[in-house]
Amino acid sequence: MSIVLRTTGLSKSFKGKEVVSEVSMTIRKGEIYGFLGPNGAGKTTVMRMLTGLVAPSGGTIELFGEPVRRGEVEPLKRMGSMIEYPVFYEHLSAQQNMRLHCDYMGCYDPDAIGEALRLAGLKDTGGKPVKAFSLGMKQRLGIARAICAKPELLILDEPVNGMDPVGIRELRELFRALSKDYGITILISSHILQEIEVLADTIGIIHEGKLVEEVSMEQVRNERTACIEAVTSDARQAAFVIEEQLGIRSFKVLGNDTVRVYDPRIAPSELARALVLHGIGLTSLTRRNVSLEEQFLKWIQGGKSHGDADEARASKN
Ligand SMILES: Nc1ncnc2c1ncn2[C@@H]1O[C@H](COP(=O)(O)OP(=O)(O)OP(=O)(O)O)[C@@H](O)[C@H]1O
Repeated sequence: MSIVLRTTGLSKSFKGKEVVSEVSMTIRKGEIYGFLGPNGAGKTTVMRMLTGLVAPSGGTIELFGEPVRRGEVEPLKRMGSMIEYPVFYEHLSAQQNMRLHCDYMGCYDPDAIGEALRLAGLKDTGGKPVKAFSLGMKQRLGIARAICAKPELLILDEPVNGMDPVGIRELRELFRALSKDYGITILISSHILQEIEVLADTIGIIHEGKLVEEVSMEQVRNERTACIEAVTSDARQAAFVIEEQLGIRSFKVLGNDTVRVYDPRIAPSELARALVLHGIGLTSLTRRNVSLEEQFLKWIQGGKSHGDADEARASKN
């Protein structure tokens, strides 16, 4: 799959304070990339750099396979974006606002405005001025504006912020349709995990300006179904048995008594037998799914992904 956007070491400082640090992210053609992070993590700043609204302090951006030079507008014409709250001419209608935008973008397709408004669920607003629109309608108009020139890459910063659940569901369907039916690659940010979880093909997690994880949702789903959690009398001894006797490297120690094993080849009975044979007390053994929420918290608290036995080894030493 070809790469639509790649950043390498992208950084931004404001008045000497670095708010985005060395972000290297890769977005593939046709995917929905969920950019997830708590408030203030740096999502908007990254998106502003990607859309040429602010200049990076360091690093590089590659769009559609070409490095982006400062002030270059060509790649921007292949992108649509809605960064923060969209701003409109409030006394003009949706149609009039869209016309102005299309003129500015050099988009002269006579059907483009009607189609974008229809897709965004705004085809019946007639001459109503934007100042009479609800917040949700303004968000939709921002999206209609972003898609009307048929972008190859759509960048949306918290597009469902402040919307009601029905509106959120409708927009989610719209994003899916834009991705699947129109082949548009989408970068979408949110601080709400559940929003991204149901939509994204890949997630990038940003925390305190750093990209702490970039992983496909498929990988996340596969990994979180294959966990056996053992509550034992001594987690460090259990980790030793798991690694040395069973030869498993994919496990994690949690606290003094709990070990999670992610290797799908091991049966719970086999694990139980090995632990008991080596004199380790076993309080419980359960198959469980690690929720993405748990995983997310670990990522932003600096935890490594669970396919790694380093932590277990560290706690043995
Ligand atoms: N123009 C600016 N001048 C100074 N600091 C800024 C500027 N823009 C952003 N920041 C700071 O950069 C940090 C990251 O902000 P940013 O808006 O990128 O985060 P975010 O992840 O989009 O958060 P939110 O979801 O709250 O919008 C914050 O600490 C913010 O205060």
